[in-house]
Amino acid sequence: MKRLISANQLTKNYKARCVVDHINVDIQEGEIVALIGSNGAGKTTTISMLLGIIPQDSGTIEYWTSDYKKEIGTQLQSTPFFEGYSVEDNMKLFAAFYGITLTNKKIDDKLAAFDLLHVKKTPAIKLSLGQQKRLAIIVTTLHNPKLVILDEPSAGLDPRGQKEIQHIIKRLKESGVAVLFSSHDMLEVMNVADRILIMHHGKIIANGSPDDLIAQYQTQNLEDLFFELTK
Ligand SMILES: Nc1ncnc2c1ncn2[C@@H]1O[C@H](COP(=O)(O)OP(=O)(O)OP(=O)(O)O)[C@@H](O)[C@H]1O
Repeated sequence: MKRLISANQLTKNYKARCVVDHINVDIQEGEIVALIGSNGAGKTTTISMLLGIIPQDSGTIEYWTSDYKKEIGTQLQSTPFFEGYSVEDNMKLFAAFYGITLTNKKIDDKLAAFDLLHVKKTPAIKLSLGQQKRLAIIVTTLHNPKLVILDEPSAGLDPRGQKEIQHIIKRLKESGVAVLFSSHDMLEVMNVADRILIMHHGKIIANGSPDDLIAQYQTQNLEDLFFELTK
């Protein structure tokens, strides 16, 4: 398997406070990696550094491609849809950023696959939260990225909405896309992740498949493991 990202000893300080502390992160082609940790653990800061949105203070990040910003799909905690524009027009505008022209068929196919065809003409900002999250994943995958990074993609969703996001993440993997996502939902992580990274006070304190880590630490489930390691 090809390595897409390899971050080595990545560190970020805010004033005198170290919020990401010499972490190593690697993501392989086609795998689903969950980044979990309590509020303030450093997940979003880590994601922002991997995306080149904020610079690290020390450490290195290697990417599989020199043009990684164009080849990674991103959904941060909220996606700024264009106000007053329909779902369809938002898709066209986001596609234009990537230099892609969408055919009507491609738009309809994408929307149908994400159960959004019936809201094609609705202003994007009027969609329900679950619909907006699905649309956000559509717009971030229009350019067929090899890696998608999602910051808490199911936050605030009801159980059905959460299931839909899990299903979408699995579908991305089936189509060969690697996914790095952050989450607070252990069931969701258990359902979809091949590997988890547990962050605590800026450090990665566990890295492995959920089943292997549960066996290694002899806990009942992922939630118990998380509480055990982050107490
Ligand atoms: N721009 C900033 N200036 C100062 N401190 C910051 C800044 N951004 C983040 N922090 C601090 O860095 C720490 C890590 O924040 P981060 O958002 O990465 O955590 P997180 O794990 O994503 O949390 P959550 O689960 O709540 O989203 C927090 O203590 C936060 O207050």
